Amino acid sequence: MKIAFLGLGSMNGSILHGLQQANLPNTTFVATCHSEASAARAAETYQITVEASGVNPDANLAAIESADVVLIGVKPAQVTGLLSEIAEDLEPKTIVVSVAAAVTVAQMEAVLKPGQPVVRTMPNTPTQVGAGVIGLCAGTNTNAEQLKSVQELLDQAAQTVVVDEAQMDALTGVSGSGPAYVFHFAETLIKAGVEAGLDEQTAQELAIGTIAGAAKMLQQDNADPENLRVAVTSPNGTTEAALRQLAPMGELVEKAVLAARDRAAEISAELD
Ligand SMILES: NC(=O)c1ccc[n+]([C@@H]2O[C@H](COP(=O)([O-])OP(=O)(O)OC[C@H]3O[C@@H](n4cnc5c(N)ncnc54)[C@H](O)[C@@H]3O)[C@@H](O)[C@H]2O)c1
Ligand code: PRO
Repeated sequence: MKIAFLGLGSMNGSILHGLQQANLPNTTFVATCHSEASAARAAETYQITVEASGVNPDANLAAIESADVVLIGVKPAQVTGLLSEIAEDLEPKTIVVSVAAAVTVAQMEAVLKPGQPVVRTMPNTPTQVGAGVIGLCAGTNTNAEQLKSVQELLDQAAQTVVVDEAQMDALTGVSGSGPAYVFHFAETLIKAGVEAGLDEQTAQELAIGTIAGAAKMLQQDNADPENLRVAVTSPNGTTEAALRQLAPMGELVEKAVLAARDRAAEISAELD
């Protein structure tokens, strides 16, 4: 199997790393970046051939030759331009998989040859450490077997969830952008720990250990976030006092997810 990564930046790199860890038999990886410097950096990191499209204008065409899967990892505004560049040379069997936020199946199919199979995905950065979540949906020319083959491939790098395209922006608001919410919470917990009297290093150690431990408990079989919260909260105790202050958080998180979802829809409209 040949897998081409066009735009081997942070997200595509995380997926490549996951696939490399899986030691897939008979699998070849090739990739491109824009600048010579980023291609050299990526080649060093992943120990594969990475060509620079900014130096070699045929780099993307060479990478897609005979590829089974082409993963598009450029910024949303660059996706259709890149697809237009490769459209005529893609083989009919090649499945085009995009990781870009907000770029719709229709926008991709509009610049590809009729019938080209497309899969739209939304990964997240914990894929870098083997703990990612990837949402995916099929394009209109993608049959169940092709979708399954992409899902099975991505399963090697992350946990996958198939959704309807209509849910993709909501999924982006939860899991695509979600790691940033958790990192932001970690930053504020550390700051609050320092404010409460801890030194910075101790606050960081405690905050990160607590978030990692809580995440591990959430991943246990039959874990229920509400039950886990109740088990920490003694009547009239310290947690209850803290949670009273966090009451507005529910509404804020909902607002955040809806803002991310709506921004994705807005970006899609801007790209039309
Ligand atoms: N970073 C995230 O958390 C995240 C999560 C989910 C999805 N995404 C999506 O992933 C995509 C890439 O984001 P990123 O954060 O990895 O960005 P990035 O800047 O790290 O990577 C983009 C890569 O594309 C390359 N590139 C640009 N033009 C090119 C061209 N014409 N040919 C070949 N390579 C080219 C650049 O050299 C760079 O390596 C975006 O569409 C984004 O919406 C990102
Ligand atoms: N990062 C991209 C963004 O912020 C897409 C989800 C995560 O737009």
